[in-house]
Amino acid sequence: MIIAVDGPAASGKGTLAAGLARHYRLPHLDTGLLYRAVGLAVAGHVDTPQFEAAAIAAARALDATQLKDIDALTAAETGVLASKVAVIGPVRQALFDYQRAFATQPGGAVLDGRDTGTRIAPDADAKLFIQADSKARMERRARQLEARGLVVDRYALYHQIEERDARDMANPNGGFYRAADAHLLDTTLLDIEAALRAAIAIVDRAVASKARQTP
Ligand SMILES: Nc1ncnc2c1ncn2[C@@H]1O[C@H](COP(=O)(O)OP(=O)(O)OP(=O)(O)O)[C@@H](O)[C@H]1O
Ligand SMILES: Nc1ccn([C@@H]2O[C@H](COP(=O)(O)O)[C@@H](O)[C@H]2O)c(=O)n1
Repeated sequence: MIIAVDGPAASGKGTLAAGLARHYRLPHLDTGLLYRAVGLAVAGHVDTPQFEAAAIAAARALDATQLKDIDALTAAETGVLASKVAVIGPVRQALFDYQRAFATQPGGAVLDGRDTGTRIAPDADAKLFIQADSKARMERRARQLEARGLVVDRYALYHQIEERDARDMANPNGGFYRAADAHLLDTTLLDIEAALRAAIAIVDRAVASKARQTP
């Protein structure tokens, strides 16, 4: 079974994807980490003429050891770098094969990201699009960063999230929209447990409905 979980920044898609992976005993890939690792690798080239070529080379050379420094990868600034490399077509192409292989491994997988239901696994058995309003997303991200001992400027963080969403939505190479067959789950008013219960119910229904349609 393939489950694709899409949605904007800090909507909670990673948390839900990890919960679904535990529930269904499937491996999980946070696809944003790949873009974040490429962004980190080329941080020194931002705003230089070498940026694009360096990002393409970094995406082609990416290996699993670069996905380990979770604090650096999940920093807010790394999210901004990730969204800058994510607009480069050959970067997306270089990361596609890794994600597609993960999605189609025997036994299935859960993937979360911006384009998993639209581009990486359009054939997923269940697709969720996680939404939450911008203020709730900012507050969740702020608490996540504060839990690490960081001082957060909520006003700046709110604008950073909005800016990243805008860049992602305008990405011509993206696919950052809700797939026609994705189930919308708005978690603005749901805590993590309630959101996970709702997500499991959606997946169970999607899988049962697919089984009924399969002769
Ligand atoms: N329903 C929820 N209620 C409250 N907090 C939540 C909820 N879902 C997730 N969170 C918290 O919000 C923060 C962001 O969640 P998460 O990392 O899952 O989002 P994301 O969409 O994967 O973010 P991004 O892709 O931008 O990294 C985490 O600290 C998580 O524990
Ligand atoms: N499938 C994906 C996943 C991510 N991106 C880009 O990376 C940025 C960071 O992603 P997070 O999910 O970790 O917040 C995101 O803003 C996108 O620009 C992507 O393009 N495709």
